[in-house]
Amino acid sequence: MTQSLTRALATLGWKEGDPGFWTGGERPGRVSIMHGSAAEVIWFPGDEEAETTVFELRRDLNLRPVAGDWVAIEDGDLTRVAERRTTLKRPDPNGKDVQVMAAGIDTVLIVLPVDLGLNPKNLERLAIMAWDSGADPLVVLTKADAAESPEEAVAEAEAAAPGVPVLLTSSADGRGLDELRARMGAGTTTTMLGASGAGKTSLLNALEGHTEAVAHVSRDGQGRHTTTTRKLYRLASGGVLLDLPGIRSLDLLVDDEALGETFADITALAASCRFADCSHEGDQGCAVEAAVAAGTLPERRLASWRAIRREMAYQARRNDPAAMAAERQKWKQLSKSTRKPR
Ligand SMILES: Nc1nc2c(ncn2[C@@H]2O[C@H](COP(=O)(O)OP(=O)(O)OP(=O)(O)O)[C@@H](O)[C@H]2O)c(=O)[nH]1
Ligand SMILES: [Zn+2]
Repeated sequence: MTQSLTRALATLGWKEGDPGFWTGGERPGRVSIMHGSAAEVIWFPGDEEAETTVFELRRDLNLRPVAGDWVAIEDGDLTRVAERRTTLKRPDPNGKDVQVMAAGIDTVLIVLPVDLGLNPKNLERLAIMAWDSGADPLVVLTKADAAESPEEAVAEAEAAAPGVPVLLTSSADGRGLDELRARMGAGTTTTMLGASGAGKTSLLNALEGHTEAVAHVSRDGQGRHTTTTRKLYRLASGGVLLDLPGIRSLDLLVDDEALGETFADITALAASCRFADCSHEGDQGCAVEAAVAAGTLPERRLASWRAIRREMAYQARRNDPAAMAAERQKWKQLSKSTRKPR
């Protein structure tokens, strides 16, 4: 690879030392946004000038590309999607499949407003989604200028997501933005998770020093502005930001490992439970419940953990017809036994 191509690719989030996935006559590029069955790609026909082209997808493509995917272009065609390092996903609306929303992300910003106080439940759920993607989560608290007690919000965030760095920011007075820029340098790809109104667009504008909206906005049914397109921004700090639409449904699609990482405090306590498969719900010798009783673990933490466990179990069943059938059978048995005459 030539030096100028290495430099050019770095502006798309390419890291020096990453293996090249394109060969021979292929040229490298990155998907900035999908338009139905077409991919908008920023790519390098030569070694320096980037070009943006919309490619219709070939039927024999190895993978259906998503925003953030690295792709190879050859003879005016998108010919290959590179292997993915990280994938941000959620359950498909049909409940059966996984929908990959974006790929190749290094850092997931969990964007939460603190003007009205922190919502730790949202933080826990978004943190699980972030861990599950394979990327590193970073909590970005927004609207610190309008918060009554921003330090309290930081402490609450640190308690809700142990081991995840927490950054206090304000797009209005600029605090925290330099630290955030420092984490979004050349060779990094970042995305933001957060509800509509969390302050994502304002944050991006403030980071880039714009005053007008950089994201495409449109109005939803209530006349509010919502970000509706996915875009790949090349930041002044050198990195890339993939702007995904607000995560409105906080549906989970995660594994036990991601849950364990988000609830590191409970995971550590669980090692001392008498039974390895302790459900921390009235089991004998449960160290987690003992910690709640002793006041060393907030009760709300265990309640969140249980709620997320239940939802994971529900989604696992929904995606698995055999488990669904077994569950129905169990209920049938149960209703039979209660109807048994004495
Ligand atoms: N006081 C204060 N208000 C802010 C700050 N950042 C954003 N806001 C306000 O919060 C509201 C929502 O901000 P947006 O940046 O549009 O939120 P968003 O997350 O991009 O929302 P969607 O585009 O719907 O996903 C706007 O009215 C902003 O003016 C901040 O740092 N301080
Ligand atoms: Zn236990």
